Amino acid sequence: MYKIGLVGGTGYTGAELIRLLVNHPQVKLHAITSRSEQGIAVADMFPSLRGFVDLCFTNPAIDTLAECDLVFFATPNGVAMKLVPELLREGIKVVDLAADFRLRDPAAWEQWYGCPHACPEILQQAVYGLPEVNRGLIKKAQLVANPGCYPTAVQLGFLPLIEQGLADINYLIADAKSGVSGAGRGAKVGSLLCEASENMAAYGVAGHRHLPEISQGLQQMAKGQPVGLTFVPHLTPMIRGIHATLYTRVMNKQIDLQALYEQRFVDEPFVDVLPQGEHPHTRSVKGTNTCRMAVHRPQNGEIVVILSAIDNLVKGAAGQAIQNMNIMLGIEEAQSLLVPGLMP
Ligand SMILES: NC(=O)C1=CN([C@@H]2O[C@H](COP(=O)(O)OP(=O)(O)OC[C@H]3O[C@@H](n4cnc5c(N)ncnc54)[C@H](OP(=O)(O)O)[C@@H]3O)[C@@H](O)[C@H]2O)C=CC1
Ligand SMILES: CC(=O)N[C@@H](CCC(=O)OP(=O)(O)O)C(=O)O
Repeated sequence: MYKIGLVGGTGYTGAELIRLLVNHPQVKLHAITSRSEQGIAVADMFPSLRGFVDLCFTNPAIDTLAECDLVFFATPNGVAMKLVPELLREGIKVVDLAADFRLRDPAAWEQWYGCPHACPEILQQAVYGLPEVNRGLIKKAQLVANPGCYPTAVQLGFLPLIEQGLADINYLIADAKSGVSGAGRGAKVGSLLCEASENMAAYGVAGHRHLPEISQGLQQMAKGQPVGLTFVPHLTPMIRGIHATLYTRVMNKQIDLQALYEQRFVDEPFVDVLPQGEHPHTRSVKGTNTCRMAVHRPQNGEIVVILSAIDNLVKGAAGQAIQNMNIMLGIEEAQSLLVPGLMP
């Protein structure tokens, strides 16, 4: 049994990690931290976990975390980078659900996150945890940077086209919609029922911090060529889910896009390409680690439209983090993650 630590167990992604880990046969939660709820039983805070977890929240102390084989950070941006170097020195594996290790360039981190990086020397050893692209590197990694929710939906959607040099990479558009849980569990005016329900709005059009992360990933798929991406996130009145509508020009009009997408993902346990002409619903991936997508070419023209739907808390966060953990620990990749969606 591998011992697992979780820093940030009271947030939405932390709670989702616990939900998915309690029935995992090869790992055991050893420590779940919260600074504000120390001493409180995890199952008292989340009654849905009664009978599954008998731990109490503890302070995020290095000595307890250092007893673990692998530690998840489900903390706000900028927290993990202060604790991770010491854990790595102790030989512990780490999966960070925040953005601390996603951007390879420390100057880009400072520009988008507004503070200097605390351990720029570690950025190069971090592996970006998108298994469909970096599986081999994740297997050998000690530190994995779990992708953001929007970046997961957008990168997977563009992957087959860009990888094959079939997209006009100067003209990539990602119009993405998120549920409110994407903003975390902390109290915020924008997350209030009266503010977030029956309302929809774009935000961050001038520049969202996921823009450099997505661009970095797409550039890697394009074998280092810079890409021109327009990314527009929206907040929608749902609790969970991301729906990304992606547009680009296809460079070869003869290509069978449906076959391209099906073949690229045929061996991927968590990418489901729908039959031609269908549309993925966020409801169909709720509670699952699946990215469900469809590829369309309206009127057989040169513009391709890819639809990509995930659950922001699962494939967009906790589920993908566990997928990465399984790969890092040599456990079957889909262990404890192959579940059908919640209906309704
Ligand atoms: N929500 C989503 O859909 C997604 C979120 N993410 C990322 O995952 C991370 C967690 O997100 P989410 O669960 O939504 O966040 P929440 O705000 O819901 O929870 C944050 C957790 O971190 C703990 N925490 C806060 N500050 C510190 C600190 N300084 N030291 C230690 N623990 C701290 C909090 O507990 P306490 O304060 O009691 O210690 C709490 O348990 C974020 O970086 C987020 O950007 C990534 C993809 C999707
Ligand atoms: C709806 C909403 O507010 N979503 C968040 C993104 C959540 C996420 O994935 O953020 P990290 O990159 O920090 O991990 C946002 O736009 O800031």
